[in-house]
Amino acid sequence: MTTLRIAGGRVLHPDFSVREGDVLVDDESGEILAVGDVADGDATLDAHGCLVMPGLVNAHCHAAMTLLRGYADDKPLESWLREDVWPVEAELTDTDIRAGTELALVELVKAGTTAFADMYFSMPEVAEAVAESGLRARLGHGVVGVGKDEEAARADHEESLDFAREYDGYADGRVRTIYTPHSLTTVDESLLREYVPKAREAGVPLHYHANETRDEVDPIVEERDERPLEYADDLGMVEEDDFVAHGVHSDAREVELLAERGTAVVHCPASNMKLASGAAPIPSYREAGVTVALGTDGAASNNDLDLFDEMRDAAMLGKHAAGDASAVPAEAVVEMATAGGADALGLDAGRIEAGRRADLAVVDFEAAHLTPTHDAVSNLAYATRGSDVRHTICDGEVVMCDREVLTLDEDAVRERAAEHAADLVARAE
Ligand SMILES: CSC[C@H]1O[C@@H](n2cnc3c(O)ncnc32)[C@H](O)[C@@H]1O
Ligand SMILES: [Zn+2]
Repeated sequence: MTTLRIAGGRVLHPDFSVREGDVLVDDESGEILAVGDVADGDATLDAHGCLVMPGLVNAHCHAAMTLLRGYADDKPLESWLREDVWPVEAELTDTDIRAGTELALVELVKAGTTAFADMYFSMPEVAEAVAESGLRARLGHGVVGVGKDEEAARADHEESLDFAREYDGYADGRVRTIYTPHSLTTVDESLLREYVPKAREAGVPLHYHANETRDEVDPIVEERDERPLEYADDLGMVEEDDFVAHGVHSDAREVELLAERGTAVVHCPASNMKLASGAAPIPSYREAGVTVALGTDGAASNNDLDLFDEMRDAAMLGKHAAGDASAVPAEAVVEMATAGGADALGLDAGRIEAGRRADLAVVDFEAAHLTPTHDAVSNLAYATRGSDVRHTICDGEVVMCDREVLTLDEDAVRERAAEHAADLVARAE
């Protein structure tokens, strides 16, 4: 066993108290060994002036959409997808997706994110990029039925399940998988009835977009006379370990259903504001006991992958929507970005305590915009930026040290992504 001591900082504990102390990590097993007054390590990572916090969890992303950052803005979801995003995505190649995913991974590491959930295409490429980066992920091949005949739609489901079965546990267990139908309106009911049980047999959780916009909810209610998540429940899609993205337009019955089933919701406040989708009822979810995580969604609807931004957005939007400054407080959004995300993705992480995975972010608090520190949790929720993260550690491995990404070549990744983005857009014209 070799150990790493993260020394000289203050530690954010699971009860949100902040105390001076070190964190001792086994960098072979990737486990936290001790917190507080710990033994010397074989190596030391300096954390003076810093706050050591759980690595952030981005629970809903389309990583390779970094290539489409700024490509199409200022439209609502439906026309944005149909007029801009899906036509250009039809031109994507495996190497484009690899380049865009690597760019996302650099961005995630640099902002202290240690785990993310991704729904996209060319997922073996995404899995390899994740393996290389040292991060942790829940990955799923996204299934969309729009514009496909039955044979092609069926092949899409098969690809999603094949990927999920083959890659679960990849990269020393850092990659886990999910079965990812895109949404309840873009995937055919009869194929969901056929393939959801197969995902259950394979023991793979489900992740899909749900109740994101009124335009998506209203036709389901009109056609079926039931709420979208009741329809999903009828299809067996609301189970423990599943997690849905957005949940903006859920009513009280749906909130209760998610709480009963133990299905988590991933709140994506920036995407919901940018596409003008609405404000998710976060206080209702939390009061009902639903696990709430945070996600950026893709970089094309955000337009970055900085979960510190997302925490701030979640708090601000929550207060604004409720007309109540005490709604969605600082502690709630820090919990969503750490323990909530880890729970949604089924990871033994998100809390700094012995025995948990050593997924950590070390945030430099010696900055003008973080001075003074009356309340470290307040600073994290309202004032910290991704660029304040000094070190990122995942599974006990230091993946960024003093802002240098150690697992990926940042400059090369940026150059390659910019080239792929330009070629992609030229092909789509
Ligand atoms: C089938 S892979 C994922 C698919 O989802 C698209 N997408 C990106 N952002 C959103 C969003 O906010 N709601 C619904 N779908 C979204 C992405 O472009 C891919 O086509
Ligand atoms: Zn999405």
